[in-house]
Amino acid sequence: MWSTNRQVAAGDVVIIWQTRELIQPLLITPGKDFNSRFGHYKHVDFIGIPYGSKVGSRNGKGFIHLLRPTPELWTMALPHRTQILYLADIAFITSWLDIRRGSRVIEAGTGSGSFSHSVARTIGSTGHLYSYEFHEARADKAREEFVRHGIEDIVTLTHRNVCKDGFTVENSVDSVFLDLPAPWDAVEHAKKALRKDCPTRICCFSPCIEQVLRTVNALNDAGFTDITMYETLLRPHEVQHLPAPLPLSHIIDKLKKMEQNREEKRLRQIANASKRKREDDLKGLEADKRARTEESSALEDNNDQEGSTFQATPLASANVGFATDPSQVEAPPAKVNLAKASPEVRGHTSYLTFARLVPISNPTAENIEGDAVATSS
Ligand SMILES: C[S@@+](CC[C@H](N)C(=O)[O-])C[C@H]1O[C@@H](n2cnc3c(N)ncnc32)[C@H](O)[C@@H]1O
Repeated sequence: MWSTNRQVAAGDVVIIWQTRELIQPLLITPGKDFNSRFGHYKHVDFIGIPYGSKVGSRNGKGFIHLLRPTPELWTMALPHRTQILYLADIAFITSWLDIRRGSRVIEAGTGSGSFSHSVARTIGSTGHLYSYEFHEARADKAREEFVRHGIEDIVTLTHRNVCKDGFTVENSVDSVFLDLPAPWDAVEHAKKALRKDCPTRICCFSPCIEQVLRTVNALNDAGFTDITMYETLLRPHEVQHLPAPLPLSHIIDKLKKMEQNREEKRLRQIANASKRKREDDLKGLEADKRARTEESSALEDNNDQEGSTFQATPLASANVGFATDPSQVEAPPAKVNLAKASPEVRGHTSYLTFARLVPISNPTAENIEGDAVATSS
């Protein structure tokens, strides 16, 4: 499937990544040019360059990346001829249908081949994908791409109307995927194509709930069980590089420090007030003393005055209980990566209706008439 070379070669299909929104495939053809708003390039310039490289334009207007195709990149880059399946749905369907290496799978219709490429990679050369498309030009284009991408031995593409004419295989596939406007018309045909020696699975992809209901009825009528519907929605997470939130020890330490500063300030104010008061008192006493000395006789003893001198209490050095030891506090990381979920949920493409077909062991006359409940294997 696709090139496995390490370097780009003539004839390779390369994915040209310009921006997240501008990704396109390019068939490397010497003699041709590639022009975009990110500059001017010649295909020959790409030959021999390792896949994954960033390449500058000839006219210095920008750069592009040359990527080796994968089914995921192909889904992002392919030319749309129809609506296509995207990665979230493809992954979910592949998982629920239990598609794996060696699986034999039916898909209808082929459309733009988005699902086909993923399935081809999953099942590998030991599996097989039977793909059906009733629009002839689309079928031809998809077939051409399957050959160019080297999956023509894994995928058989048939041009036909599966609702009318059914599938080309019987009792042989492990799973069926229907992406059609009227899947209910293909349910009986799908049942014929599924193998009967083990439980098998089906998925129908429909954009509206009325179509889901018709499909569910058809699946019930055909004897499918475990009918379940899912919708795949995307909730993007944006990763931001933000300052790390402080650990709790830092917050506690900061609060203690603030409390300590407040207390020290309060004590300083008290001490200053006391000092001012003491100075004022002393000044008053001095004045008193001088006055009395002047007024009274020289015999008067002033011992009493000295004994009543105000004794200020030194308060400034009072100890408050919040000691801070910086060595005990772990240093916070400067920045962390945080994922922020977008409140908007995007991605409704369709509803996925799944069901199982469980083989009937010991068929009875009742079973053959289609009324019996299938037994689990
Ligand atoms: C939405 S597209 C499929 C897209 C495809 N799953 C992908 O991922 O690219 C549906 C395709 O089914 C085809 N189609 C519709 N009715 C069909 C039928 N009865 N038999 C075969 N193909 C049919 C249409 O022509 C169209 O190309």
